[in-house]
Amino acid sequence: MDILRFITAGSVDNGKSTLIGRLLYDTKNILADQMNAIEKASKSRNNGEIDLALLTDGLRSEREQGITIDVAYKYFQTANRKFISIDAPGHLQYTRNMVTGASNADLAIILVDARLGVIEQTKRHSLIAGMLKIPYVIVAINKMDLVDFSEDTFLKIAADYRELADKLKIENLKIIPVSALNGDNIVDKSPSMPWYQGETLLSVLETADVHRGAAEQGARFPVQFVLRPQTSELHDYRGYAGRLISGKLRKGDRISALPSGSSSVIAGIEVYGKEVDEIVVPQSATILLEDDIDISRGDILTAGTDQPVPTQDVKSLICWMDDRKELKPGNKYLLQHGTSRVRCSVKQIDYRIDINSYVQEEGVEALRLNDVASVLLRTAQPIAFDPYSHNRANGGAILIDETSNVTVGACMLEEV
Ligand SMILES: Nc1nc2c(ncn2[C@@H]2O[C@H](COP(=O)(O)OP(=O)(O)OP(=O)(O)O)[C@@H](O)[C@H]2O)c(=O)[nH]1
Repeated sequence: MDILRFITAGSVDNGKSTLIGRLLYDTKNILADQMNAIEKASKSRNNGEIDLALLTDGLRSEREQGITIDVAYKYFQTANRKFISIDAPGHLQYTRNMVTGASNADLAIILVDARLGVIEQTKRHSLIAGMLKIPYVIVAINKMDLVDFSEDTFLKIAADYRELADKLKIENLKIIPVSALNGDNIVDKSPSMPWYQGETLLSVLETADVHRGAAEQGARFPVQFVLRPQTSELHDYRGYAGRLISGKLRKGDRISALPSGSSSVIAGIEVYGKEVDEIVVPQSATILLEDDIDISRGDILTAGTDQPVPTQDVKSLICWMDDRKELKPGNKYLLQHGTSRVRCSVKQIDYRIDINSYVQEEGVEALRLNDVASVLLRTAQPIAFDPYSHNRANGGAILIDETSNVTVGACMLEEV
């Protein structure tokens, strides 16, 4: 069954936890013992009314103690699809978690409080969703019960949002009026909003076509390990293990190994020890080649006509995620792209994007937490990437602080 990964984003208290709880509850994905625990906890805290946000609260308390995770995952399924929900906390300083969670999301649900409409945080999350090219965006206008299920309020917010979406070139967009608390338009159509003729949230989640194109792109296979058994009968065996991040590979295909550019032909493909003729994204496999060429971890096997040209000059949109240190020209980092890690230095900051107007500001000297900017990097070795706008999987990268080993930036690479 096909899997949809979606992220929920919105300001504090917009109702993300309640919305996910409602989805799980109405799709019967809550186990009986979980339900008992929630009922008990609700009784003591909420005058007996069931508080669906408690479903994700276990994860939240961990987060408040600052011990485990900053992005929480939940798994559920319906008859039509499996889902992985990625919860990014709404506080401003957590924008970076949205970036981390969203970089491989198929769809984003952006929550808007019907009483507040489009606010700065909505704009920030939408900018990131647009930048990360999340294929599909649902704007859930929540707490409709608190604005008397007013159609006018909905239309006004929807019009404001559409203006934003046009600027950000968000293409697949659905705007849905909901009440997460009561379950209106989440799984079932709302009897309180007969004026809304569109789909429910679950129906969009089940049918959104988000996988288009990934298999039609050029093949990209970052090498994770080189397998070279020491036994004498396998002494010629040399396999390259990894995961195909875009396109297809077939036995007999001519491939290039980048960044060196050496070329060979696929002699065999193994998946879990069995020979297969073809793999498609996102399968993991071991590739065998006809020629013994020099390939190591971090290299990428590519096929197809539109090949990346390895380069050391890299332009990138960066979302800066370090709350302690600024990004400045001259600073050095590690750039992790696929399975390769190379040193790089910051050449210059071209411009920063203003969150409210989306205007490009020039002459910026440093980036602070949550800044989004276009930056020029110079890497110590060439890397073979595709522009993020053509290939999300091979166009994304992260910046790592060498001394602390912390991820400090999310990068969307562009051609210089
Ligand atoms: N009236 C009404 N209240 C809602 C609705 N959805 C959520 N709430 C309430 O809003 C409050 C915040 O909801 P949460 O689900 O905890 O919000 P959140 O976005 O997950 O909050 P953070 O995780 O802290 O960012 C709770 O008191 C909910 O009961 C709704 O549709 N209608």
